[in-house]
Amino acid sequence: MSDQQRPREDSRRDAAGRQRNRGRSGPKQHSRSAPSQRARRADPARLTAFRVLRAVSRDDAYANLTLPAEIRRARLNRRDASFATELTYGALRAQGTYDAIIEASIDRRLKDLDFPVLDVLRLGAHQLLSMRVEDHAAVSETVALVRQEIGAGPSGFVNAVLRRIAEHSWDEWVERLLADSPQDSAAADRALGLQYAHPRWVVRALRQALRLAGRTHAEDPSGAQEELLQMLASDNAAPEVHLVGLPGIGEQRVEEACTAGAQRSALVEDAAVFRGGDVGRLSGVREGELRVQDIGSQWIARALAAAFTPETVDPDVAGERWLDLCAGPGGKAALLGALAADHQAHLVANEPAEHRAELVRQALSVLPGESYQVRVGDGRTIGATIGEEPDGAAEAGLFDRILVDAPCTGLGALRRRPESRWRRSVKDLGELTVLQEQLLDAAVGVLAPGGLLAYVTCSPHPAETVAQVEDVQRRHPQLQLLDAHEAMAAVATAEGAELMQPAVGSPSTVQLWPHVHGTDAMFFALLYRPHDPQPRNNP
Ligand SMILES: C[S@@+](CC[C@H](N)C(=O)[O-])C[C@H]1O[C@@H](n2cnc3c(N)ncnc32)[C@H](O)[C@@H]1O
Repeated sequence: MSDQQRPREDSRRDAAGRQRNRGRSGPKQHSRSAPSQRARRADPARLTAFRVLRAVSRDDAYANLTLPAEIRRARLNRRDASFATELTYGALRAQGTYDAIIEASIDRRLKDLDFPVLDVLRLGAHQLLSMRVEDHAAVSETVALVRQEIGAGPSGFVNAVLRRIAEHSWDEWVERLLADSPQDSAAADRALGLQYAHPRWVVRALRQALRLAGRTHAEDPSGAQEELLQMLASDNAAPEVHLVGLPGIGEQRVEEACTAGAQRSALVEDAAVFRGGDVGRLSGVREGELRVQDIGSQWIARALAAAFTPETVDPDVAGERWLDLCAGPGGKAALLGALAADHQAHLVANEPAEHRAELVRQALSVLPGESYQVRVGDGRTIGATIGEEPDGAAEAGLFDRILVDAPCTGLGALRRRPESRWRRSVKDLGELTVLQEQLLDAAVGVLAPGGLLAYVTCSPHPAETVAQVEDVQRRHPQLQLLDAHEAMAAVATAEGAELMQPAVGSPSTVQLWPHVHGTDAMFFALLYRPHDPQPRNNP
């Protein structure tokens, strides 16, 4: 990875990435243990990273959920926590490239390694190739970790492999790996995949998505390549933390956050960007009136709530029934629900998984109880059951505004979930696109005449985005595709609306990009169901 992408080493760690002045209580700063014993004790930050990697590969855990718990368990200070975070996230993000490097450094197949040994090698490789940790420290500290956590047996092997890895830089390794791979039609994607640590199918999908969104043009191959490189690099950078003050409840908490170091967002109203570390220290966040939410999600929820239909003469949404079909864990539902409550509309938030429905309930708990309902059920069968449910708001069984924030590959949020790019496969894509199709059909089935349907994914993959929209229009020819850029621009600030200008040749759907909008790569399409034509009276 490039120097710019490397983390700044923390000042209380020496150039070896080893904690300085640990145990400040004594007058001298020397450890009382002998060097050999010291070397056997694992550094707590590295141990924390190792525990997270183990949970990810052994239990399919999510690093972004496991890491904070492990940091608390190890009682790491802020600097050690940031070292552990960079080590964990970096090793997971670049896992595919590190695995290729490790495999080229051993005399057996990667799959023949024990998982704990492989995880520790990934951590060592990241320190050696992408962090400002001196080689000898990266090796000795990683070997100490092996001794403590795995046993003395593999420590010699790990030591030897890490020394081999240390013989070359990241760029040199990539060059060596590419020299050994076939020069076929996939060579360009393979090269980018190794250099930017993305699976090849994801590189291919992003290239195609950028082109379909009108961001790159066949006649400008160097511009297209540059745009793709920026997109790939943005997946390897930590996202900014965006905040929103829930409408009617928490707008004033944005100002409060700004006095605590946040900066008001230039892109959307009642929102802020927070670069001050732990958002949990903001009282508005603790009390649920201020939410952490990507600007892209904010734009989308606000755009659906405020969108005009071609037949709208009165933009008043009072009395409307809204549905969030795939609501868990409730991020967009909270903003939609607050907007609904603020404008006397009603929201049904549907989620099939009970534990995620519980998160939706928590997310909505600051809203007036009569303004929403949380429903546990499969969105695909909502049409068959909703009309029979003993609920006033949904009694007609039809909704005026529906959000289908569909389950997807999540390829637009790779920067948030470091391990996810290596977990997903083209096979998942096949299953997810069928589910997306069924959810869209179910949503169309409960869309009131004159109603609006927002189809959203946190993925730019064309099969999950533009292809789904084309297909649903083919299956339901009465649907009209509205200009989603216009709907988004209407709820953005002037600066945000400027960013929303559709690229030349792009469709009426919106594709957001981290390297352009600073948001996740979310997709947003707005569909409209016209009123049924009045039956003609026979003369
Ligand atoms: C992309 S997430 C939604 C994120 C949510 N809108 C938010 O902003 O927090 C997709 C959700 O769809 C749910 N889901 C999966 N299968 C579903 C189905 N058959 N019907 C409805 N929702 C489903 C998942 O459990 C997941 O919570």
